[in-house]
Amino acid sequence: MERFYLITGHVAQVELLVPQGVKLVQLRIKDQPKAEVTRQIARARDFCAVHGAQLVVNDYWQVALDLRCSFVHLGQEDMETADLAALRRAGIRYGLSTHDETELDRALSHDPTYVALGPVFPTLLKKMKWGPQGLDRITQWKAMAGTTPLVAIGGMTPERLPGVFSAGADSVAVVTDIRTANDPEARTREWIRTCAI
Ligand SMILES: Cc1ncc(COP(=O)(O)OP(=O)(O)O)c(N)n1
Ligand SMILES: Cc1ncsc1CCOP(=O)(O)O
Ligand SMILES: [Mg+2]
Repeated sequence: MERFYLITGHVAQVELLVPQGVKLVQLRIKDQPKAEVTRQIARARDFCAVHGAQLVVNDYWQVALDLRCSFVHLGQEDMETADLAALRRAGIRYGLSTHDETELDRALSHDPTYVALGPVFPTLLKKMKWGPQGLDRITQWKAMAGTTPLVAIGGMTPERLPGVFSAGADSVAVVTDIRTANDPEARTREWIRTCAI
C-alpha cells in the first residue's frame, strides 16, 4: 500500500497537490450541498485518473457508486448505512476507520482494503471521543490486522513518520499538517520524500 496518504477537503487541493507526486488521495468533503459534493467528486475522479493517483471518496459511498469511483473510506457510523455488498459487487474497494478492539473486529469481518487507526497523536481536526492511541497501539493493531494493511492517522507530521512506520503502520494519512502549512506544495513534497525513506 502507498505509504503516503493525503486527505484534502476540496477538489482544488487535490488539483494543487496531486501533481507534486501524490499517489493516494482522499477527498473528505464536509458540510456541503449534495450537488457541490457530486461536482467535486466527479472532478477529482477525472483529475486523479489523468495523473495516475488513486482517489478515495470519504463518506459519500452512494455518490462514489453513481460516479463509478473505485475506492471509498467509511467510518463506523458510515458503515451503519453503507451497502458494502453493493460496493463489492461494483468492484469498489473500501477502507474502514477503527478506534478500539470491537471496531477493529467488526471492520476486519468486512474484509476491507485497509483499516485505519486513529487518532495516534492529538488531532486538531475534529473533536473525537478517543484520546491519542500512541505508537504501541499501532504495533498491537498491526498484529491483530494480519495481512490487512494498516493506515495510521491523527496528528501526523514528517518528524513523526519514522516512529510510526517502525511501530508497524503501512501507510500514514494526514490532513492538518499539510492544510495549515505555509507552502502546502513544498510540505507535500517533504512528506513524499520522508515516506520514501
Ligand atoms: C484514512 C482515514 N482514516 C480515518 C478517517 C476518519 O473517518 P470517519 O471516522 O468516518 O470520520 P470523518 O473523516 O468522516 O470525519 C478518514 N476519513 N480517513
Ligand atoms: C479524521 C480523523 N480520524 C481519526 S484522526 C482524524 C483526524 C486526522 O487528521 P489530522 O492529520 O488533521 O490530525
Ligand atoms: Mg466518515
